[in-house]
Amino acid sequence: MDNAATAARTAPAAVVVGIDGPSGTGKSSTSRAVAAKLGLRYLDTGAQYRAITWWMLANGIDVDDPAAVAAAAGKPDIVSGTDPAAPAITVDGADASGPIRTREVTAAVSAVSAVPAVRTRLTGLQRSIAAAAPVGIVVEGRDIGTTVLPDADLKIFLTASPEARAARRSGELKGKEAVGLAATAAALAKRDAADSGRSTSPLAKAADAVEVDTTELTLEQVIECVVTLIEEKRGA
Ligand SMILES: Nc1ncnc2c1ncn2[C@@H]1O[C@H](COP(=O)(O)OP(=O)(O)OP(=O)(O)O)[C@@H](O)[C@H]1O
Ligand SMILES: Nc1ccn([C@@H]2O[C@H](COP(=O)(O)O)[C@@H](O)[C@H]2O)c(=O)n1
Repeated sequence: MDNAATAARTAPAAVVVGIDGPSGTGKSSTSRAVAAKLGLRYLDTGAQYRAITWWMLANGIDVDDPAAVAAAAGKPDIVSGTDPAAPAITVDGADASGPIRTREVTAAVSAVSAVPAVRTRLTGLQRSIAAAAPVGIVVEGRDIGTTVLPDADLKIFLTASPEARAARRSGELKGKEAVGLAATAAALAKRDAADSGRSTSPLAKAADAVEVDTTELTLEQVIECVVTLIEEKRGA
């Protein structure tokens, strides 16, 4: 048997995994860790929606005007890295990983991501990134299982109680800015309502997704659970 044939027999099959769920359920932390453990690529689609939102704000586009957002949707050049050890995102060649996490962007992102022209653009980008990952990829977002990758090998929908999600986010913000638990919970609920209520590919669980309630699980337990689901799928 030649080397290529041996490699084909021993390398694990490429696997495409979609992880969706509301804010603060642990999608990013889990997806990154799982991809790193299994040697897969990783794509944070939320970062792409944040990047286009940041560009709109920086360029004076009224994010509450869907026609203005749609007209500008094709302009920024958004490039996402897929290394789980160092997720990267650039807009027009500049590192955007810091600016996309501001409160201003978080407050505006649901309005921008509800515009169909924005979704069409980013869905195309996400599909081409996934198709270019021969080893397989973990893609996380809100509509991966329902719209972006409906043929994914495995779809997971993470949930957690609103209280657990708010507590996780408050813990994250401690020391950075004084945001109380109630305000954090209200902001999460507002964003989830907007993301679930939009007409184009809303946040939703795909019919064939495995739901994992992370409320009572540590992050390590969630990671282990997802790794097991992927290994089962690969073995099937
Ligand atoms: N099972 C868990 N137990 C405790 N903390 C967790 C758990 N999962 C994630 N976290 C923590 O909760 C915070 C939010 O997690 P993460 O950013 O992964 O969520 P997310 O679903 O990607 O959120 P968003 O959609 O808003 O980006 C992080 O600080 C993370 O370390
Ligand atoms: N597939 C996706 C992913 C994200 N969004 C929108 O982006 C926002 C930010 O996402 P984070 O995961 O970084 O918090 C999110 O609230 C959605 O509005 C999306 O629409 N589809």
